Amino acid sequence: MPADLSPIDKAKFVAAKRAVDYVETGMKLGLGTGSTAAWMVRCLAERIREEGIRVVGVPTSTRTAELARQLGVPVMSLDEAKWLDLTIDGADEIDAQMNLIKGGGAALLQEKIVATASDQMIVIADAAKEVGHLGAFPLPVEVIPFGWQTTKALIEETLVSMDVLNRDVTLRMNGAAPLVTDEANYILDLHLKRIGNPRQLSLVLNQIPGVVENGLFIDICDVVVIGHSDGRVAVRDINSGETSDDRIEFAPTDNIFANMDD
Ligand SMILES: O=C(CO)[C@H](O)[C@H](O)COP(=O)(O)O
Repeated sequence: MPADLSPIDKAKFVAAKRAVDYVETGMKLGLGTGSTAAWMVRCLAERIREEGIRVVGVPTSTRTAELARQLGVPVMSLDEAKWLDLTIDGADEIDAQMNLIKGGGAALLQEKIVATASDQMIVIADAAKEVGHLGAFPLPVEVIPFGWQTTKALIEETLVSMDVLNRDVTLRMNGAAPLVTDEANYILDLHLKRIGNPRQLSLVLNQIPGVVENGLFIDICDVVVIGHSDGRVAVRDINSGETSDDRIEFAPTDNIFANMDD
């Protein structure tokens, strides 16, 4: 492992490496988006190279599709794959019930469609992503550009009607222009600080015209894999109720870092 890898990247790497152990030959996989998911794609590429496992991935963003192709992970569209065995993705926040906030990387729409079309979703993250309550991380909501300011006002009104105390809503920017998602939409970030009832908020937001999808993932995640910078990995499975802790040793021969171009 290169000496200059940050503690946070070490944590993300070990979570990704453990999650890729769940992959079996012949599987159709959802490939998440973000820095932790990028480690997962690298670990998956290594298993394809070293062990010859045969898998196909459905990427959740153009970024992930590009990385998978560069590393030799076969990809197809969700329409070609139709249904997936397993999705592995990162998250911005994870609560005790394994509800998530996602969309920090602006890919929540494809991520939610792909995860929902999977038999199982594994979330990989560093320990800082585990929270008591969702909401400190701004909740991303994907909206269509047409009338986005009206949609924003409707979201604000809805938050008032739900007695939400902190309700700043900001348009996500990319420099001087609004950030545009892979689906040509905008992202509104809801700065709520604490979300009392994530399930209700998710349902209500998706009723507002102009809202395409929100970043709350409720009852979608099956397994959470939390990595630590010293190599410890904790796994929680919501279906079996099982938890396990172990440690990943870094082999000096690991050539996975050769693929890092960022
Ligand atoms: O939801 C996401 C992208 O839309 C990411 O999974 C989330 O933002 C976590 O990213 P990272 O692994 O870089 O911390």
